[in-house]
Amino acid sequence: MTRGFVLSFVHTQSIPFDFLTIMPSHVYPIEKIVHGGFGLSHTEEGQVVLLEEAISDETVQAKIHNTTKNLLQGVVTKVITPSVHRIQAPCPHYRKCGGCDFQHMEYSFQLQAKHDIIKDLLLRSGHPDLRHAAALLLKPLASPQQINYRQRIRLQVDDQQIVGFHKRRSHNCVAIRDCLLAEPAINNCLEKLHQQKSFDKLLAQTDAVEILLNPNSSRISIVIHYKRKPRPADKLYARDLAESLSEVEDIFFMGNTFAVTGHSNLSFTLPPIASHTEKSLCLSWESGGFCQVNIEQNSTLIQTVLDFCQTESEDDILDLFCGMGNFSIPLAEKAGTVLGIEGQASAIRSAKKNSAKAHQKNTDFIKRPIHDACKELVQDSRMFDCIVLDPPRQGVPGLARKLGSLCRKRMVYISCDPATLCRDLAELSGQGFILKTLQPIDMFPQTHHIEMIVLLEKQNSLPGMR
Ligand SMILES: C[S@@+](CC[C@H](N)C(=O)[O-])C[C@H]1O[C@@H](n2cnc3c(N)ncnc32)[C@H](O)[C@@H]1O
Repeated sequence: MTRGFVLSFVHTQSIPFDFLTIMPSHVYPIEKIVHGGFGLSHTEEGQVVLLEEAISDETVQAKIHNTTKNLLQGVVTKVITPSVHRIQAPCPHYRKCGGCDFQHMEYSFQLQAKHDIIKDLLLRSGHPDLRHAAALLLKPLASPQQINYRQRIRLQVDDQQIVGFHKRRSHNCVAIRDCLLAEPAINNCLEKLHQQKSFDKLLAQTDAVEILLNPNSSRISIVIHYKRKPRPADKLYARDLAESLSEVEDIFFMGNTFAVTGHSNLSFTLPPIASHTEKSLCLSWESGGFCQVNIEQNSTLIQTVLDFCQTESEDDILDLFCGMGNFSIPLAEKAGTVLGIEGQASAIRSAKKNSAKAHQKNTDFIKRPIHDACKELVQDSRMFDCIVLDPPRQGVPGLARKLGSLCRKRMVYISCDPATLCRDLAELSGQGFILKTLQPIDMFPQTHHIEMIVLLEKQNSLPGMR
């Protein structure tokens, strides 16, 4: 399809009469879906066009909301030639709400799109080892649940005291009482919260409300992110809420200007992983701490990480960004030793408890910023057979050299941002790591977000040689 103009009728209310009858609208042929979930097109002048809600091979019209010299950004307003993979988005908040930007694609195509986005990043990286790795990219592992999979949601409260998710490119919220991605018990609780006067009373000082479902007890914890330290009256409203809603276990306040007012422990049970242990493991964490949101798919994540680690009974393992021990505890069932490092105190508390509950004697958990910890481990000439690395979105810029010194056999890198992952993989390949397998795993259906598990093997001869 050539690029050009078509004629389309427009709404009469908002357009001056001279423009009324017919107005030219640009048609964008979508070449592919790229990082961030955008449909890519080009103008005749060669500018890049990134469009929300577009699918590869479609032709669309769009509203452009941001223009720079080389880039136009916008959103589809009309699909001229729809993709066969386009479906009616299931959520009534689609388009208004800033989340769930892949809802208009059938699920199998969402997985294909995620695969293609990563492949595109690898091929365009300009790094020979990453281009080579595009051939090693596996198909994404589908999530068992495609909706209602989130064990927690965090709703924002805007200046108008609307409770919901941010609208696209806005700090205002679209009101949400039923989120497509949340577990049904969370949506039930949210609906009931809105019926409580005490909830209204708290909203004026509230920035955000987190609703967490405890997978093992099926009870709910609520964390209220408060603008100021809660006063006795605020605590009374919270207590009233907790007493009115039978499913609510606890309500806490959290804020930038004061310490958390309490916490509850949430937990899930990980079924036995045959290659590592015959026993189920119970993993707990504190409300306010990190846990993967898609608990069912987390089991597949853990299984894949364990498979990639290829642990032997004498192996020393370093788990960086270990959280509450999501990987450390199952790994310690088979490894010689596991050292977990993490920056959040509550996560380290939980990891220690989880290990003790599993009667493990071969673990150690340290609260420390990762870059500082790695520097100290290198100074102490420590080495590990396997390193597990699960950083936040920013990845680990500047850490490759230290990781090269610390690693003896292999590294398993779990990433939630394929762009920072590619940057880090390029650095790691200069430190003697060879890319072996790249496994996408879908932790976030209906969104463009991608989780990747990458196996790298350490070549102990000349760094950078394949
Ligand atoms: C993506 S989570 C992974 C947690 C864990 N591996 C899991 O699967 O549950 C990243 C973790 O890194 C921790 N973190 C973030 N930045 C850090 C830093 N600079 N130093 C140490 N820990 C950090 C966060 O507290 C969080 O627990």
